[in-house]
Amino acid sequence: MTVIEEGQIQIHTENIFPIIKKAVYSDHEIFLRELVSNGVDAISKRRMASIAGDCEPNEEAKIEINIDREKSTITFSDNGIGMSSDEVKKYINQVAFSSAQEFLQKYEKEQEGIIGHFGLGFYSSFMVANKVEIITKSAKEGSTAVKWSCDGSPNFSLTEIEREEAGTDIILYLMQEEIEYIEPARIKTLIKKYCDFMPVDVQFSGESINRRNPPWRTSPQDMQEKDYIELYKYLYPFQGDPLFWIHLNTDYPYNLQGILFFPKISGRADWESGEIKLYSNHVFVSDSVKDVVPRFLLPLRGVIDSTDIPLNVSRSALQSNKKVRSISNFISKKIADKLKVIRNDDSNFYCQIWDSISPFIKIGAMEDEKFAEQVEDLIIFQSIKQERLKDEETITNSDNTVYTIIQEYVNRIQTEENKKIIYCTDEISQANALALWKDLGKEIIIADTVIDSQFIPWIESKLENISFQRVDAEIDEDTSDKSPELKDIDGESKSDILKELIEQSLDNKNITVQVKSLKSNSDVPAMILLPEQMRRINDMGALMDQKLPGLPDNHILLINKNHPMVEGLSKLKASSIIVGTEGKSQNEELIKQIALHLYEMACLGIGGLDPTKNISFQKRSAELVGTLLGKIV
Ligand SMILES: Nc1ncnc2c1ncn2[C@@H]1O[C@H](COP(=O)(O)OP(=O)(O)OP(=O)(O)O)[C@@H](O)[C@H]1O
Repeated sequence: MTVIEEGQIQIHTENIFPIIKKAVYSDHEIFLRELVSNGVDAISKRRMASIAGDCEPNEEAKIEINIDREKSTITFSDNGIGMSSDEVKKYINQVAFSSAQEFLQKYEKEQEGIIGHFGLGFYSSFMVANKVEIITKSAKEGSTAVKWSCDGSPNFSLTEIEREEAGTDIILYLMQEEIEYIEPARIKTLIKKYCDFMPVDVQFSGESINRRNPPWRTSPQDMQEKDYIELYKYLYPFQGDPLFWIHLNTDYPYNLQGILFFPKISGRADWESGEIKLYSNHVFVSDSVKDVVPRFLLPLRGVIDSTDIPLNVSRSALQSNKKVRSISNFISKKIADKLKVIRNDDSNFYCQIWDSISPFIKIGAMEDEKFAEQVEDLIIFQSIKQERLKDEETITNSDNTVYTIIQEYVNRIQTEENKKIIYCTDEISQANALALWKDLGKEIIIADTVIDSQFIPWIESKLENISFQRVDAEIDEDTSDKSPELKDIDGESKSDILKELIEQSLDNKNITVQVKSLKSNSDVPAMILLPEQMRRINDMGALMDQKLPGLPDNHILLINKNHPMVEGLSKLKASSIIVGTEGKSQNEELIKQIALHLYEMACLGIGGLDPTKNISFQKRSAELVGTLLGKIV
């Protein structure tokens, strides 16, 4: 193979310059963040250099922003290290050349956070300005000041100029279409947004705007509860108090500081982009930490500040990598640890906050196996049982509500033949079925959060030989009286007759009629049962359509043979048939109406009557009472 030529790729400044100006950063407003960050870096560098005796320290470090409406200029002034003409040539005239690396190597001992490192930020000023001037004087002794000027073409001029103090002024001549940035309110908002926690005083027209001192950089030992709450309210006004928080502070294997708050979740939580604010070296970077924290923690709030999160040139977009993944694992672990502490130290408080935190934990466990192991003993369910459970197996909060973890429930049913965990997802619509299990002395857990429709099958898949059954799925042998029934001369029992007559009255093949004598809870004449697997499929379908699950077409109508109303119905059937004027038995019609009434009452009990059925139910009830009263009179 003949090598024709080897060499260096050429870049034509005229072509690449517009790309750097416009395309590297997506959002024009970030020019302010970049220029203030450069000022902060210059001030940090002056501090480091002065400690090493290489220059005079500044009196009082500050960055000032001023506007001149007539000239349409914004000026950023800092009293940092400044630049000599050689440094301007080196770091400004050479695009993508940052001094950060060199500087930190030189002052290795005093190394501290330098924001810039790509050598591009300054050029973001050309997104809003058609001309930029730099007036700068190096803080090193004997330096002369220089003025650099560029009109947005690749041509610049560099001249000597008079200037007393060391430091830098960057003057932006705003383009007509970017004139909004001259408005004081706009500038102040941008300072608050990007520079609020920067370590240097940022002033606009002489007024200090930023808050500085980020509390997450303070040692947790020096922070009090009120400091955390104050920060939360500052970052998220009008949101009430947080439930609790974790203070993240680590240097190894990556540098990360932050405070994450568990908010009181009311209504819909933000599971999409989240509200945690991402900072890099005190500089606000993004409102979305989607790629840094695991999805299940997105509804958390607070701040993550890390120089080790690899941001691309525009800072806002993250490059997902191994480090980010391990940061994400670190955060999950810290949260699990904090929850363990609360669970052990203040179980009453743990029970109180459980409703708010359970969606995070359940989703987290389903999505992340490692997290699932960490929170295994932290997932609790309210437990209902007539007889008091042992204290060491449960947690009881101050209002005597008992909670259990699933493993303890499993341990308690080990000796039972049918190892079933009975659960209830709605204490109102499942009240009758729930009462039946309660009367039997069975332990029932309450799984009434939206996520439970997915979480219950998930835990079930993790347990061996244990199944979950909703209270209204089926009525066990234990709940009904199995004493043999007397049959009539045709060999039919009372149950068979009732079943037949109700089936005929309902005339709906999707409804399976079961007749049983319930041992307890004889207040209920009929109940709707939804077999477990069929109901789960129905629930999943509703979830996918983002609807609330309705009554599935196929369901069971359980008739309680012991109930006086059902007994009355049997008697009515057995009584002599009186044929009315239309040649139809009056009682036959009445039986049909009572059977339908029984069914609709059962539907009403589970909240399953749609508006039309609800009206016809009321109409039928009134008619029925009227007919029956008519019979008495
Ligand atoms: N206000 C300033 N005072 C002193 N030096 C400055 C100032 N602004 C820029 N510089 C010098 O110019 C260099 C290039 O600045 P630029 O903003 O383009 O990149 P950076 O800050 O190094 O990196 P990044 O692109 O990540 O912001 C800086 O490294 C610094 O040496």
